[in-house]
Amino acid sequence: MPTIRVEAGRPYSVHIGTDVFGLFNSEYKELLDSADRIVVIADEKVASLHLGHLLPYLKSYKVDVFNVPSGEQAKSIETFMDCHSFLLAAGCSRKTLILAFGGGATGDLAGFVASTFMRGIPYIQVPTTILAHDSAVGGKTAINHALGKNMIGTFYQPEAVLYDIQLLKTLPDHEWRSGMAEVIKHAFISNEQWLDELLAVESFQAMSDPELMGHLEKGIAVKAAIVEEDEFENGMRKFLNFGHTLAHALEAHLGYGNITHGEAVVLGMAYALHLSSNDRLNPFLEWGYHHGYPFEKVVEISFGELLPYMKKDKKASKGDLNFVMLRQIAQPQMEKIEEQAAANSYEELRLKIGEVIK
Ligand SMILES: O=C(O)C(=O)C[C@@H](O)[C@H](O)[C@H](O)COP(=O)(O)O
Repeated sequence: MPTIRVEAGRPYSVHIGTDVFGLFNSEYKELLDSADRIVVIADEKVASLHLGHLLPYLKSYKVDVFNVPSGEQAKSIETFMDCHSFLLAAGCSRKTLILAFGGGATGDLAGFVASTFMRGIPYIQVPTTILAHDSAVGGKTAINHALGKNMIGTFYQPEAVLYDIQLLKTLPDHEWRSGMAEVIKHAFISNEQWLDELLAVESFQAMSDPELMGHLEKGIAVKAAIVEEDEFENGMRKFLNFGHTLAHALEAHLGYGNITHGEAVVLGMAYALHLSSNDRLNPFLEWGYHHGYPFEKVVEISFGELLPYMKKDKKASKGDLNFVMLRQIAQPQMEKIEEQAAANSYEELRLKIGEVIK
């Protein structure tokens, strides 16, 4: 079974495969045995589809399941408080272990709950989406604020990541699009040959298991290497934010959950490529149209509507606009862009997209 070690703070492993839950009863038995109870914080939709697959592996333990709203709706202060209320009412302690069972949003929320309950209890990420190959690794936890995405959160590494790719089979189209966005982001910032392979993928769902697993493994390896170098995002970890400045602004402006994170990231990467005068923009737009990414949002939404959010981005300082630029594939760099230049580039991209949509 492919396993990637992440040496960030306390080292942990990311296991990818089709029979990973068996590890609860072998490699992670000691951890589970040491817990007074296990609380599964689960995306309600994922719970109805896949809890039956997970729970048999936990049958010798005291397990509670707490369902949270599906997707980005889970990353609210209300749901965060509901989780804490549940843990307190159930009599959880510092010896309780949390399992985050769902996509990126569930993992971000459950990780944040784990990092704050009684000042921190252990948790395991059990991602169920392609997008979560990214979010489950690296220890970023968060909930959203109306004024900005992931504005309230911590860095708090999981004990392990158990990624069962069998669970990906039931994902709807928009989840494939969302997840493959973060996969191609990892390729953009690290490896031109891999990027070409991804740009040639005709259908995400038609990928074979080994092909999909290969891409996920590569993405996780890129992420793990960066997180190991810069766990707390003082430098190169910012490169993982390629495309995210615009993406987070779109998500906040449209209302969380009204565009998937990865779909917004594709629009954001197109913008960053345009800002960087990168000649991969055209093939990337073609790839994006082919797979159905919602580029029309860029035409519908003005730069002025997104600007206040971009100025509050976590990479910004003193109200400057800072973007991860990609003048050369695999050579990301942070740059401050003047507001007028950013606005002009956005308008040019809108025109370019508008012509193709016509
Ligand atoms: O792990 C990171 O670092 C990333 O930036 C990964 C991003 O793809 C991910 O969407 C992350 O949640 C964004 O975090 P944020 O700190 O920019 O809110």
